[in-house]
Amino acid sequence: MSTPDPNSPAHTPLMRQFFAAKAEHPDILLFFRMGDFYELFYDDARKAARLLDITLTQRGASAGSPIPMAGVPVHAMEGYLARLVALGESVAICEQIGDPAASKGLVERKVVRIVTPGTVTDEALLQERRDTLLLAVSRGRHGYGIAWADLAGGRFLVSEVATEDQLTAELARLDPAEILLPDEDGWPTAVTALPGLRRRPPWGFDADACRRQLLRFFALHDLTGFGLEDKPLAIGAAGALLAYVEETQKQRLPHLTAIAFESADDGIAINAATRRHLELDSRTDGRVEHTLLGVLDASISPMGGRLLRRWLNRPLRDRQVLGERHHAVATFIASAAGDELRERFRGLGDVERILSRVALRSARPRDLSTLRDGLGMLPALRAVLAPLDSPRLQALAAELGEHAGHAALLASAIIPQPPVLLRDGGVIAGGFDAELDELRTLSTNADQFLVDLEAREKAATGIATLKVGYNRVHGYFIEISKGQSDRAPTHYTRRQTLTGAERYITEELKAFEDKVLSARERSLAREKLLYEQLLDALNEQLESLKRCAAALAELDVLAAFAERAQALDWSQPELTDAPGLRIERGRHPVVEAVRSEPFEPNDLVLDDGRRMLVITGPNMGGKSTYMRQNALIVLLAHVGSFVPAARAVIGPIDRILTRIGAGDDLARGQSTFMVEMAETSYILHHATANSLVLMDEIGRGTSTYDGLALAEACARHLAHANRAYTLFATHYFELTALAEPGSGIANVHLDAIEHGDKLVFMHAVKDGPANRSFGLQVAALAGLPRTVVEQARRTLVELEQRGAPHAVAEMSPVALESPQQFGLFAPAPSPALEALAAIDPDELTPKQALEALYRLKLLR
Ligand SMILES: Nc1ncnc2c1ncn2[C@@H]1O[C@H](COP(=O)(O)OP(=O)(O)OP(=O)(O)O)[C@@H](O)[C@H]1O
Repeated sequence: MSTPDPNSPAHTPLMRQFFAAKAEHPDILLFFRMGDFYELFYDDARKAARLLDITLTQRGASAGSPIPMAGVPVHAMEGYLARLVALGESVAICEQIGDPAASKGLVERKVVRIVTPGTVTDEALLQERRDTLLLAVSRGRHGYGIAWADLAGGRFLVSEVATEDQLTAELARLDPAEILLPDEDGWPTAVTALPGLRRRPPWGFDADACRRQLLRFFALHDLTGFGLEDKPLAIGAAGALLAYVEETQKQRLPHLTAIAFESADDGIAINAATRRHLELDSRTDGRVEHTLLGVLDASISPMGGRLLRRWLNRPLRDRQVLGERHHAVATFIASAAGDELRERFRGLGDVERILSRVALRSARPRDLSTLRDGLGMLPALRAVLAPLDSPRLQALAAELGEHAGHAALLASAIIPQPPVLLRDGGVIAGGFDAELDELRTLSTNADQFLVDLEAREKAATGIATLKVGYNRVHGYFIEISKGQSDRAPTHYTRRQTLTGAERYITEELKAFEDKVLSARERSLAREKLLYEQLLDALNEQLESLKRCAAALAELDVLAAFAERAQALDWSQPELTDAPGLRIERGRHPVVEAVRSEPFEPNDLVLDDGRRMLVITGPNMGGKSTYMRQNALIVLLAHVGSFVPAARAVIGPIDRILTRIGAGDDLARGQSTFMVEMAETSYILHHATANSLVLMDEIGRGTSTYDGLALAEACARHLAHANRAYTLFATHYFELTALAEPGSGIANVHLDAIEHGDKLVFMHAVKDGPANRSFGLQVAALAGLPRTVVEQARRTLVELEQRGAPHAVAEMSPVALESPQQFGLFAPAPSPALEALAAIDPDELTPKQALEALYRLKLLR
């Protein structure tokens, strides 16, 4: 059943109205308000029924065919929106604009806002401890422009990168909820496969038009203030992003006050694969527990949590900034001020996002009471910080600012615990506004006023039967029986004559009536006005309030670092200009946290004369753990955190690059070996003498000899061409021969000892190569059937007797130096190889080639 022709005049007026709204938003779901429901029709209804598991029904017929329909109740809309947005869907909300009771015929309807995954700002639609980002990418001859905005946090940033790899690295780092791309061909699948992708007209990314757009939005004459004048790609991305935000939000966005340019060179480069391998904030299987973030994030406020995640994903290279962070953490530890701040932060709330809602004028009463409590905390926070001898902490104390005026304003304006919604009033405190107080008094004290008035008038006129009453049509009146009516004072004006009585009104009563009848509505309207004025007052100082929120978040993170350092026995790293890495008694932060037994600490020394460690040892020995712990220690130091080591002295590092198996990209249609080689190739092309490289068992994805040959060649390239600091774990013992004096390569190994049937892993990294592999013992430990292990043992003995593959000791260093000597690794001539040598591929048809392949397999 397809959607009928929307232009058909045969549609009902309601459906014509629906089609008109739908025509403006053809690609997204339309929530069409009908009384207490948002209804979806036709394809939207089918899609929503599937995504939300709601019933698909029919609503009569239009243009001769039934209308598929699904609906969600208005009061439950947020939950449904949250689910749709999490699935990457956008929704246009079409509201009833006119008053259904007052309008004749069809109520007017209009799309009032568009909810998209990357632009949501409602608390209910956001994740507390992670940014929700909208991102746009522009493309030019010299690279890409990237712009991203966090509307809920009021941040807007741009950068430019030269290559596709850098682009994918940035996308992996920022992990946006929604991505805007020019609707053109030629985008790599690494980009087009991402969720939340939205194609936009290519002209929307035009640098000149976008520049004008930015100037208009920020009311500027040029973009030099933002450092963007010579960055057309960044301008194109930022302009396209802004146009989309304006189009969907349909309101002013005063909280986007500036664009910050983020230079890729300021951070330690971490490509997408490395980010995955190191499991910084999510694991390869998508779970978030047992990640570095899981161990590190002890921040209290949601904004602290978000900042910490941002920092962790972008380790910096600026040693001045990092040194100040380390010093601040050390100061917190030494003074216990960190703990005191953390205690106070428990009542802090999400000031950053509240301020965005203040700017967007969607802040709710409880946002304002939370903000009030947060601002009220500032003097105490500053007092805690005042005596501390740390440049960063002093700078943050200054950034917090005073905000005494706003704190006092909110304290006097908002009741201690306001209701969730402003709608029913009761938010503004008594004593804040005389007019509101009077209105409230009027509506609550109306009865008493009437009793008092009646008594007064009785006394004044001496008419005992006089009474004050109210009637819907005529309003308030003073009633006097017919017999007494000639005694009515002259200032009584007759309002109504009944059979036995006369009804009057006085000026006082009329004034009272005017006030009372509308007192409730007017008191509500007054509250709304006062509330708007409060928002105005806060918005006047939005910039400094935002700086205050940012300072609170950073204090929270630094105090969290101090807490972690103390709780986990981490130490302050030293970042130096002298090249090299020296880590004493380093530990893996996540493995240590997960293990119940003690973790064995290990040292690492890399310097100019010792650039590569070839790491050998049994499976399960701890090779991967050792390599990763060193990368994580380096990374933590560049985030500003202390590190899990007794001492860490770290020279300049520009990149961390890893090639670690598992979690391969089968989903993207690449074989394990292809992925391994692609990642290795990236590393060989990008590693510099300041890069830290982890290579875990390179070559294991292919046949032994190919693998060994490749591993050897890669190791040699890394050591001699890249000259990177490299940790190279391998099961190819042949590679231990690389560690010749003067080669810059050293051997280290991990060990295990056999205790009867048991294997005990020592986990200690020692100098020199390992002497055996324990592969079969580990397999037996893993529960491989005994018969299989026995068979393997027999085969092993056979292989060892045949002498293949050659033992390391047999390889001369000369042989290793010259690639053409690689035949040394070759096995004894085999019938298959001989047959292969006899084949001339150019002479074969595809069918013959296939047959030859089958024959070769038989000869193997
Ligand atoms: N230094 C250590 N102290 C204590 N336990 C450790 C240590 N290093 C590793 N382990 C434990 O040993 C397990 C295996 O470590 P890891 O995966 O690093 O071994 P591996 O040598 O890389 O193994 P494979 O060659 O099979 O990949 C870890 O999960 C951890 O529990």
